[in-house]
Amino acid sequence: MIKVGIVGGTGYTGVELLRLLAQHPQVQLQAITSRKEAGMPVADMFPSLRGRVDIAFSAPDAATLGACDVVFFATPHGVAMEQGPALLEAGVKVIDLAADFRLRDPVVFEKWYGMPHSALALLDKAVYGLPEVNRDRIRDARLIGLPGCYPTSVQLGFLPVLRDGAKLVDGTTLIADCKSGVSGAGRKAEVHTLLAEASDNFKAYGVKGHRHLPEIEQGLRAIAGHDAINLTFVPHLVPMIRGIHSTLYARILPEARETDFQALFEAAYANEPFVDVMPAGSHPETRSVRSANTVRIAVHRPGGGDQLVVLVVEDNLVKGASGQGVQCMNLMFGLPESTGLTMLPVLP
Ligand SMILES: NC(=O)C1=CN([C@@H]2O[C@H](COP(=O)(O)OP(=O)(O)OC[C@H]3O[C@@H](n4cnc5c(N)ncnc54)[C@H](OP(=O)(O)O)[C@@H]3O)[C@@H](O)[C@H]2O)C=CC1
Ligand SMILES: CC(=O)N[C@@H](CCC(=O)OP(=O)(O)O)C(=O)O
Repeated sequence: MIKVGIVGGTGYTGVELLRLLAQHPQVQLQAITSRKEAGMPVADMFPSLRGRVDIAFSAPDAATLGACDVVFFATPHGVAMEQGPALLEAGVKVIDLAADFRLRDPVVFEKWYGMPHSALALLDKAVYGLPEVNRDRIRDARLIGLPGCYPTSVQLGFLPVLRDGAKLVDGTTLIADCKSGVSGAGRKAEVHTLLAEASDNFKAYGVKGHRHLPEIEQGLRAIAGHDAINLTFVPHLVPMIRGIHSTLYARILPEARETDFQALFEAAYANEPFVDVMPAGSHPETRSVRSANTVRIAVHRPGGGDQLVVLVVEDNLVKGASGQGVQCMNLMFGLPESTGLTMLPVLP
């Protein structure tokens, strides 16, 4: 059994990790931390876990966490880079759900996250936890920086048309028009996620600049193998709880007009357990992936013209965070990639 610790068990990604790991056949939950709730049985806070998780929250303690095989950080940005290095030295593998190990350049990290990076020596060793791009490196990794929720959907949607320098679309005029449910903002109390603010309402935010923009551009440049990538990224908050819908736009290059994009996407993801390319003309719904680790993609070319439109749906808490973390853990421990992740979406 893999001994697992979770730092930050009371947030939405923390409890989603608990839901997934409590059902994982190869996992033993060893430590679940909360400084505020230390001593409280986990199932008292989350009755959904009664009878399945029988330990209490504990304060983050180096000795307890150091006895785990892997520790997930479901904490705000900046925590894993402080507490992760000692665990790595103790031989523990670390998977960070926050942004500490996503960006390669510490100057870019400081600009967008407002704090200097305190574990510079680890930046080269960290692997970006997107299995569809980095599967082999994840298998050998000891430190994973998991992608953000929007970046997972946008990178998987553009991957087939950009991979390995493909000359299919203009990479300098890409657009990602993305909508997220409010659980993406986390469990902490904030005015903009109050029921009376977020329900029956719809708005864009972060148009001037969102911290996921540099992460997505870094990822798309790595996928393309060149730097001629520019993205306009506009996130929106929609009145639902879980789910991201990303509508992606790319201009098809004149020399690629004859390309069968449906066939291209189907081939790119034919062997991917968690990416479903839907039949031509589909309109994927967020509820078709709710609580599952699946991303569904539909490829459109309105009027048969030069505009490619790719629709991507994802559950921000599963493939956008905790499920992707478990997928990486499976790879890191030599398990079949889908172990503990075969659940179907929940309807309605
Ligand atoms: N929500 C989403 O859809 C996604 C979130 N993420 C990222 O996942 C991370 C977790 O987000 P979310 O689940 O929303 O929860 P929160 O950001 O609300 O995290 C709260 C958890 O972290 C613990 N914590 C806070 N500060 C510290 C600290 N200094 N040391 C130890 N523990 C600490 C808290 O417990 P306590 O204070 O009691 O110790 C609590 O359990 C964030 O970085 C977020 O950006 C990534 C992808 C998607
Ligand atoms: C709806 C909403 O507020 N979403 C969050 C993104 C959630 C996410 O992926 O978080 P991290 O990159 O912080 O890990 C936001 O836009 O800030």
